[in-house]
Amino acid sequence: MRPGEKKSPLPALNSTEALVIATHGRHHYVRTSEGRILEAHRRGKKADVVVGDRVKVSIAGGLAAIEGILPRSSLLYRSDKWRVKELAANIDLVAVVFASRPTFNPWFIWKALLAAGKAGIEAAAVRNKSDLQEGAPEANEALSLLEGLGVRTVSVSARGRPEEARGLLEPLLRGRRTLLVGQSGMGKSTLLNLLVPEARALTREFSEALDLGKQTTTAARWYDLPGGGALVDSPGFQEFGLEHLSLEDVISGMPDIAAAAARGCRFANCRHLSEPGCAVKAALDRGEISPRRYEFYEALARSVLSRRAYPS
Ligand SMILES: Nc1nc2c(ncn2[C@@H]2O[C@H](COP(=O)(O)OP(=O)(O)OP(=O)(O)O)[C@@H](O)[C@H]2O)c(=O)[nH]1
Ligand SMILES: [Zn+2]
Repeated sequence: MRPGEKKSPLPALNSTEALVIATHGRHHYVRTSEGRILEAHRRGKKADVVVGDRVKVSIAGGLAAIEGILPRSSLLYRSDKWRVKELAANIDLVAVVFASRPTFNPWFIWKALLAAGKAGIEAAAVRNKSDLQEGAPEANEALSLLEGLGVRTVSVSARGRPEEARGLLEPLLRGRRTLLVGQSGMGKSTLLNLLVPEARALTREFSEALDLGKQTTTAARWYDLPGGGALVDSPGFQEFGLEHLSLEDVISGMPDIAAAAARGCRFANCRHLSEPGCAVKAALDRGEISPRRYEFYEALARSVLSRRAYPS
């Protein structure tokens, strides 16, 4: 798969199959191949079903039992020191939303890119609130850095110029299953409501059905896009734990570091930290790598190395 190339659509569901369109803890909602929406429980009380999963179901008394999970085309997850948490399945684009205010954290964006890369999913960056002057230079700089890394970017004002935003986003999202991620306040819900007109009503319906009360943002949900494809909103992605990445994953997920490393360091097993004759450090000294990107690399690399029982 080359970046920009769209994956072929998943095969249609047959009569005993369904799509998981909402999850909240162990509560699930599925949509059957005929379009019925049903509450569903996982057989055997397993906690392995995530939004976007295509599942085998048996239906009795208006309730669905999830018997099994169909093979996934992708699986995104995060991990911390204690556990791995699967968050969304069958996604083919991760769209990271950021804005100048509230202040965004570039590490959040870069971690999202690494998590997507590890899962073999393409990533794009959506810079929102382009109408704001405050913090605009930093947001523009972040955007051009991302473009330099080969990431597809779009700059919009979801609230200020909604029609233009829709026009810019639709070609990127059409026909794709996109996971929206972003720090709080960047405008994810505004974008979702702009692109999926009935999102507000659906969200309310789910939270009533799941009895979520005010904590609507704790459930992961799937929304069909009017022009084909879907948007997935998952609050679980507020923090990207990357404990499942190896040093090789970190390097290969950072095109700027990987390109410099490919020129060859003095030591074949160079970790690009403090070894002499390091091509990455040389590129940093020449100003070819952003110091902030190197700082990010260094922090991740040190965290990977500190978890190894026997550093090599
Ligand atoms: N100026 C400006 N404000 C915007 C824009 N888009 C969204 N906002 C505002 O930013 C605030 C946060 O937007 P939300 O859509 O709720 O952000 P969110 O990312 O869903 O935030 P959480 O619900 O905390 O995850 C709201 O007050 C929006 O009206 C924009 O393009 N320009
Ligand atoms: Zn090196």
